[in-house]
Amino acid sequence: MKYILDGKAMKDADRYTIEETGMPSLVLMERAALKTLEVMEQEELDLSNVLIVCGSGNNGGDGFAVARLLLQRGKTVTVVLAGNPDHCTEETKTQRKIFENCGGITMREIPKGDYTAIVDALFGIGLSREVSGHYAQILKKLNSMSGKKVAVDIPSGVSAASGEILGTAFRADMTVTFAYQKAGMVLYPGASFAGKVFVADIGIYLNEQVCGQRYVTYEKEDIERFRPKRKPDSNKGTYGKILMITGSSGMSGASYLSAKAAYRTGAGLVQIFTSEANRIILQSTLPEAIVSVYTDETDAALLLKEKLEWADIICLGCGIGTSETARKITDTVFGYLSEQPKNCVVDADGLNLIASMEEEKKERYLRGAGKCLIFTPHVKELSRLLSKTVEETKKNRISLAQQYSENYNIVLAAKDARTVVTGKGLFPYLNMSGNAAMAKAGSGDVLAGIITGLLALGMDRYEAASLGVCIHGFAGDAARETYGEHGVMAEDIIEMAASLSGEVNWKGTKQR
Ligand SMILES: NC(=O)C1=CN([C@@H]2O[C@H](COP(=O)(O)OP(=O)(O)OC[C@H]3O[C@@H](n4cnc5c(N)ncnc54)[C@H](O)[C@@H]3O)[C@@H](O)[C@H]2O)[C@@H](O)CC1
Ligand SMILES: [K+]
Repeated sequence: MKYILDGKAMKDADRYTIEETGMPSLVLMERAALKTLEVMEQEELDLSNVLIVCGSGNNGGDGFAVARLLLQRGKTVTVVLAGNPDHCTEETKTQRKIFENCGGITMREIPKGDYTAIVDALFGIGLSREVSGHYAQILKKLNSMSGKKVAVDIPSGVSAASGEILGTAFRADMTVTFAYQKAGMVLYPGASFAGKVFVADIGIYLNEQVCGQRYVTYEKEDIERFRPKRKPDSNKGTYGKILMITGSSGMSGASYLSAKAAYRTGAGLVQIFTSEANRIILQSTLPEAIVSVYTDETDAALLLKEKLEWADIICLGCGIGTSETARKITDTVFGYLSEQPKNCVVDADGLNLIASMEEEKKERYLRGAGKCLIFTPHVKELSRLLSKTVEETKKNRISLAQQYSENYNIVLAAKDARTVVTGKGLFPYLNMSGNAAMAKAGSGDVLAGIITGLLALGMDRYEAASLGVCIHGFAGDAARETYGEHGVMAEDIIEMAASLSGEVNWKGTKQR
């Protein structure tokens, strides 16, 4: 498990380390420079003729320190101070002086030439507004030059908080970032400007009461660490009775994928409640599942009540469509959960149907059932839940998801290239696994199934959603390795997720 910070939280960690623990700022800067150089050497960059562009803030100070270290190693270094020399921080002034005392020369304009490597030390986490004018010109020029591009701490022009490009940004091949990853180099589009990211420990640590935004993220090894172990004396009932209210006529695939994903994640018993049209196909493709059906003539809502009583955990929505029957089903489920809370994952049209309910009823349902719900909306579904435009939702996805969770106590997995999981009073989980090969029909059904399966293993809602998103992404990464960028199918993610979960390793042999 790791933390990811925005610029404000990182500044607070700097401040805490310097002011409260007494670690001198220049010591941190020296370590930052040494680590940057170490990574450049490790990555076998040609350092024979390096251009370093420094700003007047402490990011520029890091740049001067790297320049001096290169100089001391006998390399040719061209240093340009792009910021106003009078506005330099004390640390940057000191670093400039040391660099010049070692024989370095500080230029004010970028001299023409072919550089083997270009180091961006213009702005770091102190970037506070759009990059324009002289600075924008410099970044554009650097981007157009050949030579490997290295960003110090964060590519200049990328917002450390949101990953937005503030005007223009440095397009790095690699970024050496200090202490913690910044959200801006994880979230898009910033992530695609950062290149390969190296996190360097320079001795800055978080104060528990840190201000700003702090995210949690899981790495691959966390899957084994956090996923509950199976009890030796367990039976199928130990892992919950899952009711999956999924599929509709012509949409058996959503039922199949979500139920199979729940089983492969570890669920003991899965019952699918779906349209009569899906009975035969589901019984033949997934004989492990109990299949209960409604027909056009039966009252689906009435049948459903009995199933809801039976269930410990519910998953609603994958492939149910927005028919009148689906509407009645959704109404029944939310009505039931408001009275009798049972953990429930709501996905796809289940979300669209709750979003389209009449306000008073929706509010009553969300307030009544909020504490047992996990919603898994993509941006469009989230925009419907929030009654906002897709653009607005996309731009403020994380803060809107947080507000929604705070308001209703619902756990939200707000899906995107970087899915975020929010829960009331909790640090948001920011997911780093996954790739574009997963942008395929059925991938969301698989995620809903995995999260439901983790609930069945006894995880709480926020943990199940976070670990589920993490497993889903890593499984997608493994599937891409096997089937390539374009060839991944949703079902491959299920198989890979099962292997990831520790039952078998990548080659399919037993680990334990
Ligand atoms: N002692 C410390 O605090 C340490 C800081 N470190 C480095 O210092 C960086 C943070 O330093 P600072 O807080 O000084 O901030 P920056 O170096 O990121 O730059 C802030 C400066 O740029 C100006 N500025 C911001 N946005 C601008 C824009 N769009 N156009 C023109 N000027 C703009 C600000 O007014 C300020 O003068 C980190 O990213 C890291 O690289 C590291 O050396 C580790 C230790
Ligand atoms: K930078």
